[in-house]
Amino acid sequence: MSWVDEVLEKQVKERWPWQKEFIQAVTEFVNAVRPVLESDPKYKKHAILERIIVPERTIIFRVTWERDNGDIEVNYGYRIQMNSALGPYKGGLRFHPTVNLSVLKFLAFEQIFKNSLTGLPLGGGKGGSNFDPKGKSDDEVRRFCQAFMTELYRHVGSDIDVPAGDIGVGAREIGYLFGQYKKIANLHDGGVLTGKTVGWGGSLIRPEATGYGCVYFAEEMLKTKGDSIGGKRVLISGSGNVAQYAAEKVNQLGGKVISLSDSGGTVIDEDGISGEKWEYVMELKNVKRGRIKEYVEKFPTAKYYEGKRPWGLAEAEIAMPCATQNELDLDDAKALVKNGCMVVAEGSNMPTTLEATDYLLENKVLFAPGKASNAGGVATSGLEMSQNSMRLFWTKEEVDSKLHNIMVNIHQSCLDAAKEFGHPGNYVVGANIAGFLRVAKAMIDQGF
Ligand SMILES: NC(=O)C1=CN([C@@H]2O[C@H](COP(=O)(O)OP(=O)(O)OC[C@H]3O[C@@H](n4cnc5c(N)ncnc54)[C@H](O)[C@@H]3O)[C@@H](O)[C@H]2O)C=CC1
Ligand SMILES: O=C(O)CCC(=O)C(=O)O
Repeated sequence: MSWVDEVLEKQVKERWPWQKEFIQAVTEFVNAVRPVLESDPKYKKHAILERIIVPERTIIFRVTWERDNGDIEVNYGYRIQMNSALGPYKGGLRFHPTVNLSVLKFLAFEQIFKNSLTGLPLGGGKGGSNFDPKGKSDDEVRRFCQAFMTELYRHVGSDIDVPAGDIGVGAREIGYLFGQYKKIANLHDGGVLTGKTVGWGGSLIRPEATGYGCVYFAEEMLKTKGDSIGGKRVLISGSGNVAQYAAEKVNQLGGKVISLSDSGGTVIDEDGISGEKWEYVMELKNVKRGRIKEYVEKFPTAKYYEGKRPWGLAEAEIAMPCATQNELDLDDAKALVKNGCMVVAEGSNMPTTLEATDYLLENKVLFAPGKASNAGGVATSGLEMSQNSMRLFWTKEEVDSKLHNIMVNIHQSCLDAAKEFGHPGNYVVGANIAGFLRVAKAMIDQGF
């Protein structure tokens, strides 16, 4: 067994057998960067692989808060400070009942390489709680956020660790978290969180950035084949922040959005989800906080499929998973290929299983791993941090053009690295290697 496999087997799989998502993320990474690790003895000498898979710090804490009816609830809070070689820890907070150490470690691990790919000075981190915001009142969410920050505040700061949103954490939660930080730290540290509301430190285009960035990346992939998104049918999963703005950008570029979904099921609208239909989804999800199945009550020509994912429900040239991890498995990949899919661009983190990824690659689908194609969100968080430090604001056009440039550069870095290491056109290999090289160099430069 090579030393690389020994690390994967002994220090990841045998040590953390229950951490399935973390094992999956490290396995994808190790398989992609193996040629780099094995070709230069410095990586073994400096124990880069052994170090990069262990968080620099893991913080786990109790979050106690009160329901509207006076009941006391207890949740787990976490922050994984994974790697600070390139800058302060940076990555979102996820509030969802499925949150545990495995999920957050995989997300924090992905974040290291994603943040590296942006070219910005950002380390990798992730955090969150098993708190479920679904069905909670605004007051309950506020009390939870205040209780969460009452512990987290001692571990974050604009030059230490800068959380942002993820599943279940949007502008409302970031506002409550920021308010509590400011109060108990007695410090208006404008850059302690990103994803803030525009008007008190937030950046224009941050809400749009992950979805827009993912579509910009897909457009770059299509360009390599002399093609574009215009006129293409696009299946999108999810109906939250990333899905909403991926859908908007697809529409702006002349594509047709055929589906949106949530954990209850999928809506298929053969006429396309744009204009007033897209506006309806924005109101439904961001204001009413309703379920996607309500869409078909308003637009009865669309169909709702309870408990189904979008992938086998309609033909499409492009698929953009934008909901959660492992939401596209081997059967889904087969259905996509059968139905003529030529591009899969991941908006969510690790939505495609390892088997499904292999199948898509074998079938010559242009496949963009999330650490490259969804990096626009954290990149624009980086731009928000720059604006906060300079105490000024860039226009929408300025931020969007910087975001676009960053996505074009990430796309090119992936292509270059894939070609250099013998896998031309393989964005999984390219993204992992390009992301890894910058972090590994910083780790070696900084000693251990
Ligand atoms: N918000 C951001 O800037 C970034 C988010 N991401 C990733 O994008 C994905 C979506 O995040 P957001 O849109 O921010 O969250 P969100 O909370 O706004 O939306 C999440 C969406 O996923 C759906 N969903 C959640 N669990 C599901 C399940 N088990 N089955 C089916 N659908 C499910 C929800 O119903 C919702 O439509 C996540 O994987 C997140 O890590 C990645 C990069 C940046
Ligand atoms: O903007 C950020 O810092 C977080 C984005 C994020 O959580 C992600 O890239 O998965």
